[in-house]
Amino acid sequence: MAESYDNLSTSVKIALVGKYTNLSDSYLSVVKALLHASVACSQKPSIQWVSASDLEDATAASAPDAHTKAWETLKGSSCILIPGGFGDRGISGMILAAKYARENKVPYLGICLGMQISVIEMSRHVLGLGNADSEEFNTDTPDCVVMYMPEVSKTHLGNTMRLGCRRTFFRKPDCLTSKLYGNPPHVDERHRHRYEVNPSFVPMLENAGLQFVGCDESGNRMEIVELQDHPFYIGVQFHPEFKSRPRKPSPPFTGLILAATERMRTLTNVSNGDAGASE
Ligand SMILES: NC(=O)CC[C@H](N)C(=O)O
Repeated sequence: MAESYDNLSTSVKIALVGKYTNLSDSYLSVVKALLHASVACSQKPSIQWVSASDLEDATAASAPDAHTKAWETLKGSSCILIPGGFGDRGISGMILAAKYARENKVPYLGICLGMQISVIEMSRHVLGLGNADSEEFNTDTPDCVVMYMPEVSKTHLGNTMRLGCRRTFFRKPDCLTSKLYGNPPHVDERHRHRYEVNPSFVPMLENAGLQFVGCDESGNRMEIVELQDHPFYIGVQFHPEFKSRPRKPSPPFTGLILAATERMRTLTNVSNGDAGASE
């Protein structure tokens, strides 16, 4: 593994948009999963840390240099990843990053909180529900698109988190995520969250192009989203990074890196082509 890593000559820029960007340890499993997937795609991962709050409009006024730098870093990356997280700091910045990925067709992977961010972003900017939010950040919102759906654990006494390995069934068997996993009827991945997509908003969001392609056995908990008419835009409620291994990269991560590499190639070809045409 170390040998093949040293032989890699190209790198892929991945914008990691989070709250704890000074603490790469917080995202250790995500960083490792990006390494496994990148090496499998013959790339070195070049992680671009973006502090979500630096993307926010308020930062443009209070710290303009940090705001400019954060947007330059985001725009200069070949893909965007929003990992898991808790609490409301940086949420507006994450929503802006997800909007940027959606509108500019930049490959996007949202993990746990990152999937919830996609749902809030689409609800606000495509469905026009300006106050759409997660109950975690706003308990009074009329458009509670991500709701408290605790699970009383039998194994973790007194815990209300949905924890551990859970089964997700593909609702749309021909979806991209199912293909990435090798077309199984279901996948088992690890969970760590309390909130989930509010099922009553699913039909509206699906009409707007956000497909809920995976759910739990009850059909109430939405576990995977995919945006239509986008080269790669996936959100997962579980944490695929925990099952990634050096020679067995996690399928959603591999998909992200493949899509980012493809984007890099297309952008390079386009700019070479333009240069040739103007000569
Ligand atoms: N691990 C996570 O990203 C958790 C997301 C969110 N805070 C929840 O509890 O549902």
